[in-house]
Amino acid sequence: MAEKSNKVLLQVKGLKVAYGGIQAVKGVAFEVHEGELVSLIGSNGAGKTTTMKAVTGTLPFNDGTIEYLGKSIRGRGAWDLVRDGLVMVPEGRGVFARMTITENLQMGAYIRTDKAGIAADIDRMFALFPRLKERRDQLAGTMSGGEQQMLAMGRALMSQPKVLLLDEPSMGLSPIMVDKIFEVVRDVYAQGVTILLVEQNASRALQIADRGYVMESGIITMTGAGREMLSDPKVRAAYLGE
Ligand SMILES: Nc1ncnc2c1ncn2[C@@H]1O[C@H](COP(=O)(O)OP(=O)(O)OP(=O)(O)O)[C@@H](O)[C@H]1O
Repeated sequence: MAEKSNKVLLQVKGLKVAYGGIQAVKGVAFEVHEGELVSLIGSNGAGKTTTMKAVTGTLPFNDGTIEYLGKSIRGRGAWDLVRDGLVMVPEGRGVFARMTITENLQMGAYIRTDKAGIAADIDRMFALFPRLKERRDQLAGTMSGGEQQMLAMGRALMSQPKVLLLDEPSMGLSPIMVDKIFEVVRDVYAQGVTILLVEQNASRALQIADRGYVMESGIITMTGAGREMLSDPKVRAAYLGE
């Protein structure tokens, strides 16, 4: 599939990240264009989460460049990038367990001051995630893993992201919940949000992606259109169990 737009929102070149003496990311390059859904797949320990942390300003990087909206993110904190629309839903979700669903959604809008807009967006989240609406006054910590994933996505969307980074949203969920989460990712994408999706579920992630990247042992080893990669024998052998 052709790139959605010529406007590059996120550009990573020669990225290297180390933990102490161990190089986890060894020179990674990728880009995300406006309106695209890009999937980054790869097995355990490939360096996907490390890459996401560097991109969102939560982990320092040793070498390379990361540009968001045409400007280097080096030295910028994670909050500053969130304010500029670069928002991650981390692996493990991180909802505020002792707050209700509605309160969690309100927290997601903490950078905004438009009260009417925030209320309208909470309604929009309830339309997107009817399950959250049903349980709006329930404490987030008492919800199932899939419900918490929905809440984490809803909370991130409340900040009106330009680029939404999702780190393994399907991890640990039942097959039905995985279906639901991928459906929601598609809906959010259809609404025009640019998405970078990190997944071990390669088949599902490539099915919905405009483009994909495969990461192995800290480097990008393959890239292409999502559906073409799905039918690539090398991808099928390594990631789809064939
Ligand atoms: N805080 C840390 N300290 C030391 N090593 C780390 C740390 N976090 C990750 N690593 C190592 O860096 C490498 C890449 O890990 P990372 O979490 O980025 O992989 P991943 O592709 O996201 O894997 P997974 O799909 O299992 O989450 C792994 O070898 C991991 O053990």
